[in-house]
Amino acid sequence: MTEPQLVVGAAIVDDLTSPNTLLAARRTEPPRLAGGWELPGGKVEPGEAPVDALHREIAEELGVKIELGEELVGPVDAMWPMASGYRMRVWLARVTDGVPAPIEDHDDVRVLGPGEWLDVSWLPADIPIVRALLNRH
Ligand SMILES: Nc1nc2c([nH]c(=O)n2[C@H]2C[C@H](O)[C@@H](COP(=O)(O)OP(=O)(O)OP(=O)(O)O)O2)c(=O)[nH]1
Repeated sequence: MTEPQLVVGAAIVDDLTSPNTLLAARRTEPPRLAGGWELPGGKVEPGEAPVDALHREIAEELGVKIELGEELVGPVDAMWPMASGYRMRVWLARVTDGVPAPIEDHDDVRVLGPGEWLDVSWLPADIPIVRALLNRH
């Protein structure tokens, strides 16, 4: 049996220890996911370390550099289950250089303020992740 494909995502916040804001990005593809909001990120390539993949994806998708904080450990083998057999690992992250913009794979980004973190139409798999982020502190 093949291993589930690993996806990495960044929960981009304003402060790694006491976050007030969370960045959400709206997907453009594929059609079945377009319009859904997600944590930016993507698939880990063969031989690539997950955190390297996350830095690469965030640079490609949003044009920014990030530093990583804690990993948000998920409920299935420490990962977050998603549709199509994917599993996602998620890290808190903070922008260290640049201003996030929807360069690739997204057509909008929103910085959700306090009380707004559940206000966008997250992809179904992301809702428990956002709830876990809200319950961290
Ligand atoms: N990046 C990301 N993908 C998510 C999230 N939630 C969720 O269900 N997914 C799904 C959507 C996709 O089926 C899969 C990730 O694929 P992707 O399309 O982002 O990966 P990628 O950028 O490497 O894309 P590609 O090269 O294969 O086109 O995981 C999320 O929060 N972030």
